Amino acid sequence: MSADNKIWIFDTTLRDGEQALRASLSQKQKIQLAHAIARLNVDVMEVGFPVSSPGDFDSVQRIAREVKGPVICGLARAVAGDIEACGAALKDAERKRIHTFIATSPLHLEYKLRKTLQQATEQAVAAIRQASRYTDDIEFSCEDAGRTPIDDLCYIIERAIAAGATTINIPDTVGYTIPTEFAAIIHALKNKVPNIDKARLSVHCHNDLGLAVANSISAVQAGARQIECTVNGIGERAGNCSLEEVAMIVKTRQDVFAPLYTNIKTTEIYRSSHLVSQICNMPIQPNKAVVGENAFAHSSGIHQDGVLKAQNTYEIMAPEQVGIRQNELNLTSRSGRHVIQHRLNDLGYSKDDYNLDELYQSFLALADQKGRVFDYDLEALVFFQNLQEQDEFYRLEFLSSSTHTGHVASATVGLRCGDNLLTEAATGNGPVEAAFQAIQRISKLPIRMVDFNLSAKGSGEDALGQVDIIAEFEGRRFHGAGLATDIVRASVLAYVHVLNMIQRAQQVDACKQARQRTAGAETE
Ligand SMILES: CC(=O)SCCNC(=O)CCNC(=O)[C@H](O)C(C)(C)COP(=O)(O)OP(=O)(O)OC[C@H]1O[C@@H](n2cnc3c(N)ncnc32)[C@H](O)[C@@H]1OP(=O)(O)O
Ligand SMILES: CC(C)C(=O)C(=O)O
Repeated sequence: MSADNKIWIFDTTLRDGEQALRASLSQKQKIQLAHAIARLNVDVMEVGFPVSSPGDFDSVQRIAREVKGPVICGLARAVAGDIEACGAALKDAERKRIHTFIATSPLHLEYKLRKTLQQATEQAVAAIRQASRYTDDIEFSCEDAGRTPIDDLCYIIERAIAAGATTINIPDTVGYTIPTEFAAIIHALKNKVPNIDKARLSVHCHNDLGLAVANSISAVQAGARQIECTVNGIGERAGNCSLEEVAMIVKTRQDVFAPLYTNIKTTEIYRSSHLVSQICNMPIQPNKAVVGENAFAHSSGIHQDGVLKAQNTYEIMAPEQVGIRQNELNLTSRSGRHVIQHRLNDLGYSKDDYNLDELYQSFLALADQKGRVFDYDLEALVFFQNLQEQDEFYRLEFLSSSTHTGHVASATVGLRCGDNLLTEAATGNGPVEAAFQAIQRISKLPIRMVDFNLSAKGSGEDALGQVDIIAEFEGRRFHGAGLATDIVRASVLAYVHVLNMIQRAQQVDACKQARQRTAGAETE
């Protein structure tokens, strides 16, 4: 593949991405993320702004020493001290880049820098010359290029290249431009700057109007050959261009982009995305392209039927390409008969085990009631047909909990189990833990809590708390949900829901065993 056709991927998760966080990342977290980003096979990693704090200097220095593969880059203002710090922090990198920048838009020049374009240009040229003492890989950015007149951009870029810049980056710093405008800037620079071919043209787009990816892609079509981006698109304000989206656009639409390509190892996308989300404490929106929880989940019957017949009817990329094991076919009241039959087939049931039309009616009733229907619900429907949520074995009769600052919390729970009322009390670090301990004593089941998620439904003081828990019992996972104004009660309801699901699964198991015994007796 020709070098001219390669789109360089410049990851700035650890620099611009980190600017999104309320608290900056610890050195250990930065190093962990740096290794994950290197596994994506990015070409360049911008890993910090060394002059900004001793901690950031140390992180850049450690990453420069430890992380092999990509070019390691540090950011510096066009200021001598910044360049010196950057050069020192990157000293031990196998391959290093100094990225220096200065704002060029009239607004930034007048109010922020209080300089003329000529003065800013002289400062940039001096910074680039200074950087060349440390490396010959120097990137120069015209901050707020998206709002800079094209002739001003040409003026400073020509001089930056003459001073030794090998990459020229065009940032749409405030996410202001639209794709046609941004592509026109790249075209104009290629036509008007006489020495432009001596440098690689790069773009750095922000997402204030949701156009960061679209602008970056348009720029590539107009001749840019480096995209600056971050994992999950995190970054200052509304974030940056998302790495996983551009990588998958270029890969999926080779009919448009070939011979252009990126070197991203796309099968690492899901893992790195989830690591970034976890470490940065920034949940991924479920409908986020490529990596969101719903990106490969189909919930409606027509789509599910299509995907079962030919996956590409509703999937333009395969989940395995981005490191997701398989797609998901969620069972909801929008599902149809095909997916239910398919699911039951996977669970080991043959068509003779149930009447599809009857089962489908009871499935719809249940799905309307509870939203998502899980495998154990479906199996229970096969055996008990008219399964009602209110057929609860366990029912919460009463709950009282108390907590005092500095003391352990306590809770008393009463559960109605058939005709019996069972009561237990327990203590815990908080009222939820205390209540869960009490329920555990009642059920006597070795249940392991895998996930606990609390969200608010509605707003203001009367918002409802919804608790969703995933619990494991005898190697199977069960989902329980509880909704109440009081979050301790919502948690307890979710736990009781899990107990009822386990109870139902045990009934299904008993039915299955009885069926197997009968089948065995018939063949003897
Ligand atoms: C668009 C971007 O994302 S750029 C990167 C943004 N990231 C950051 O700002 C994080 C790291 N920043 C920092 O740690 C600090 O801001 C520092 C260490 C760089 C500077 O801190 P301070 O010296 O206290 O200055 P402060 O941040 O308040 O103001 C910025 C100064 O840099 C100047 N400046 C801003 N950009 C540049 C530039 N590219 N080149 C030269 N000077 C610049 C400003 O005009 C201002 O100078 P002034 O003090 O003469 O008015
Ligand atoms: C330093 C530059 C590239 C930047 O982050 C921006 O302009 O958004």
